[in-house]
Amino acid sequence: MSLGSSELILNPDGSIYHLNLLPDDIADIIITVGDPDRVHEVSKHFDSVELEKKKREFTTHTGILSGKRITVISTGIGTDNIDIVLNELDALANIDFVTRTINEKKRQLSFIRIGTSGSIQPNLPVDSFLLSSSGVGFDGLLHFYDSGHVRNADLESKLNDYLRWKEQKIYAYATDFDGQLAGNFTSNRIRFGVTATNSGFYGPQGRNLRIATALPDFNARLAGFSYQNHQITNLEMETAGIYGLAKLHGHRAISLSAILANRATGEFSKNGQKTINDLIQFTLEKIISSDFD
Ligand SMILES: O=P(O)(O)O[C@H]1O[C@H](CO)[C@@H](O)[C@H]1O
Ligand SMILES: O=c1cc[nH]c(=O)[nH]1
Repeated sequence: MSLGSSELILNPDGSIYHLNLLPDDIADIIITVGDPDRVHEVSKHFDSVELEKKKREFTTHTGILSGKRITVISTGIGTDNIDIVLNELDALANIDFVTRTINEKKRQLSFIRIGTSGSIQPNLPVDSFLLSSSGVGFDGLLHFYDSGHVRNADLESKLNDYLRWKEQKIYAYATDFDGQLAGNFTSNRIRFGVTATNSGFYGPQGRNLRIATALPDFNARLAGFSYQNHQITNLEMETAGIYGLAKLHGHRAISLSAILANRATGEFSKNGQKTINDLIQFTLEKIISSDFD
């Protein structure tokens, strides 16, 4: 079946609608970052850069690092953008743009997010690195997809039973990292944790500047939950959506965070840029020394 022009939307030059990319523009290893300026902070370490494209908040560089072809792309903020980025990257990998049909032979992408995040545990300090073993999404994205088979039903039901936030119409979904991909990124610098992905930075992360939040104990309730000895460690805005959409499309994903805020102690990093740059270097070194490509 051929995909119609309102569903698979291509620009006049044949590129995909929002990302402005052609199928050959992307590598199988894809680093996602939120901030468009962070794309250059990653690609400046490449030995060569073959492609630089940009549209809206989506900046893409593709190049070679130690013989491995890598794409780095900015997603902007939030899982509304993750929906666009993951669907369009999968289309670039697995749909024939000429016949508008799905390729028989599928290409599997490896997504590695390098993001920033706020800790909700006093013992997860600012400037530390975290790898999310699961994401719990409060943003609703996965509820729009037939996604039960890729979600972590046990974590999801235990968390929702514990929170009892149904009255607020808040029902979390849970998704997991790719354990095999994560195996390439272990180190004594890395903490593992469950990451809460929220639909905003202020109210949805329990911040209140001038307007009251509906759930005043939001972060403390999340921090008090534990599942198989794992706590909810940190808050950000993309991971649970990336994990869910990657799995639904048959791709692999992990999410690494530089912890910039500690909401439990009220601290914010004084060396945020250095911590992000250190996480970028750590990630690239792990990609170089791992056996996937
Ligand atoms: O630094 P990035 O990757 O954008 O990640 C975090 O920072 C943004 C909020 O400041 C959100 O996107 C959040 O997930
Ligand atoms: O507190 C924080 C810090 C970075 N990013 C977030 O989403 N929250």
